[in-house]
Amino acid sequence: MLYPINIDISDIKITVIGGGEVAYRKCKNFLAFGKTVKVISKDYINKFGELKDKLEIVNDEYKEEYLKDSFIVVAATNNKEVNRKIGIYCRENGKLVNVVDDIELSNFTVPSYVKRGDLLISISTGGKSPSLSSKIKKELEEKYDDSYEEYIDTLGELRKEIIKKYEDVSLRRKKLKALINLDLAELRELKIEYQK
Ligand SMILES: C[C@@]1(CC(=O)O)c2cc3[nH]c(cc4nc(cc5[nH]c(cc(n2)[C@H]1CCC(=O)O)[C@@](C)(CC(=O)O)[C@@H]5CCC(=O)O)C(CC(=O)O)=C4CCC(=O)O)c(CCC(=O)O)c3CC(=O)O
Ligand SMILES: NC(=O)C1=CN([C@@H]2O[C@H](COP(=O)(O)OP(=O)(O)OC[C@H]3O[C@@H](n4cnc5c(N)ncnc54)[C@H](O)[C@@H]3O)[C@@H](O)[C@H]2O)C=CC1
Repeated sequence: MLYPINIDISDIKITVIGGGEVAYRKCKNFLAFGKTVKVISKDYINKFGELKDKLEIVNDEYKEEYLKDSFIVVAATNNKEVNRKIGIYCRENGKLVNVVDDIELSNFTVPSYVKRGDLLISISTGGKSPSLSSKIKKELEEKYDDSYEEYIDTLGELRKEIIKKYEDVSLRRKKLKALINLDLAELRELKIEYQK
């Protein structure tokens, strides 16, 4: 069973092993969250060229020493034995590891997600169907479109104003709960009211 958790990775060292399609997807994912990573592989698919200035690329095969200072590790080679060695080493050394061909050995997996500013919806099937995760993501992307970025920011700003203004906790909760029944235009108006 997998426990959902949102991690601040800004101070965490991350290493991805492998230079194929899957390693590329995992690297792009970290970059999308503003995080550079170290990548270890002897061969890289051409697409890595686009990312070469953003990543720390090591041209070598996997060696344990490359993981010493990393807390998050992704084992994404096409060699099951190598992936397994990485998984075991990380688990024995208190690291978070995603072994892309072995969910049992992984102590975390990467969910599919929809991100609209600070709204983050993650989808996981416990490894039973990554394709279904991807399909659900596409459905949610339509329902929660780009306008949600401003919607969430405005909710956040109004929440702060309400907490500042109302000391009575039950009234405060009522006001906070009522916010989500307003659309973006109504929230914008309310924000102006509070700023007066
Ligand atoms: C357990 C997990 C571990 C992990 O990697 O974290 C895992 C494992 C495996 N995936 C495999 C195959 C595919 N994976 C994808 C796609 C994604 N896979 C992702 C996550 C996960 N994949 C984790 C569980 C997630 C969950 O619980 O749902 C996503 C969500 C996130 C990401 O990787 O970035 C991303 C969608 C991104 C998006 O669209 O948002 C596609 C479809 C495609 O490429 O379009 C296929 C081919 C079709 C199919 O098989 O369904 C195989 C078989 C390899 C083989 O054939 O041998 C294994 C190994 C195994 O099953 O053992
Ligand atoms: N989790 C997921 O979402 C998915 C997982 N998979 C699994 O992921 C594995 C990798 O898939 P692809 O990236 O498509 O494979 P690929 O064949 O495109 O790339 C494999 C990469 O691993 C590197 N590699 C091999 N041995 C190495 C070593 N000792 N040290 C460092 N790097 C090494 C190779 O140089 C190559 O760059 C597959 O075997 C498959 O089982 C496949 C699809 C999706």
